[in-house]
Amino acid sequence: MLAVEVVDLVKTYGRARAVDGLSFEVPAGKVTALLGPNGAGKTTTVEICEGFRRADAGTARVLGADPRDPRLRPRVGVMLQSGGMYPGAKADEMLRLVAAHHAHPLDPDALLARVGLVGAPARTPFRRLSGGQKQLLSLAMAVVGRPELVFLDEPTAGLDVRARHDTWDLVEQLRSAGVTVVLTTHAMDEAEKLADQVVIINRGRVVAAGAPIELKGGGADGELRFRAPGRLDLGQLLTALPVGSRAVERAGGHYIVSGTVDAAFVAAVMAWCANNGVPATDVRVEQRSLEDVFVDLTGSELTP
Ligand SMILES: Nc1ncnc2c1ncn2[C@@H]1O[C@H](COP(=O)(O)OP(=O)(O)OP(=O)(O)O)[C@@H](O)[C@H]1O
Repeated sequence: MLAVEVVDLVKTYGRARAVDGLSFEVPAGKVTALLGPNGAGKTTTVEICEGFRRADAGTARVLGADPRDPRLRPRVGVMLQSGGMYPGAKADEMLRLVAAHHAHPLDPDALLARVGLVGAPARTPFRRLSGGQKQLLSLAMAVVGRPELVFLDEPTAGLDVRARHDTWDLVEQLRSAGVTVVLTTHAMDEAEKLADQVVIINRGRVVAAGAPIELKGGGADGELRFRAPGRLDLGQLLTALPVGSRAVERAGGHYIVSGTVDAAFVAAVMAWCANNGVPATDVRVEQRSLEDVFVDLTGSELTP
């Protein structure tokens, strides 16, 4: 079951192609992260899926319907990067107002407490809330109607550590309740922690998609590095390691052995060195991160 299906989407602003033939699928009941640097086209894509913008070409289907179909409104929750608020309304009034438009809303007070907007912030006019508090209120407004699908545009940008973790907890709870979540982020740890599926976007195109573990190369997600004098027989080393392992020598006697780097892998490399009289030094293990994947795919850093 697909909650969102985007095929060959194109959106041009003047001469710039913000979205340039972008396709991806969002499975129902899962958390999908659209990950990419500033200006990659994430917000534009999400706003087309939310029905706020029209694509120049390609299609987006949301819960089987056109994103502009008004019947989707009660079924889809939207957290915008900004806007959509009455500046003078208090946080709790805003949330109650949105809740009143839904048949079976969550309890607004309990939800405010869950996102940490209790006491004075709940009674503060929207325009006087801090940036982080505004975001937490937007998040609450996106989920108060018990939607089937939620779009969260950079839900944790600018939040402090506590609010960030509260937001992550809320996303986990949504997933447990069977809600489909699509979020945009340029935070690697966020995508890695929350997402069942990550869609990496760069310059308006999908450059890779899959579960974080798949993107990082399945099980082969680590490197063991060490230094040793002389030229080692790496072919012989590989015979001591699981099939699929790789080993390279870099200048200055640096060796990189990659594969499923678990305790047995490290033990096998060290045992081979000991048995062959190789005095390995500077031994360290590094896990391949989503950032490594991104740099490999695009040749540029994800963090601006
Ligand atoms: N209304 C607009 N008019 C002109 N250009 C726009 C408009 N909206 C977005 N763009 C441009 O389209 C490109 C993609 O923007 P978009 O906001 O979709 O990226 P993003 O991946 O969400 O970035 P960020 O992480 O910074 O929010 C950017 O170069 C942006 O400047």
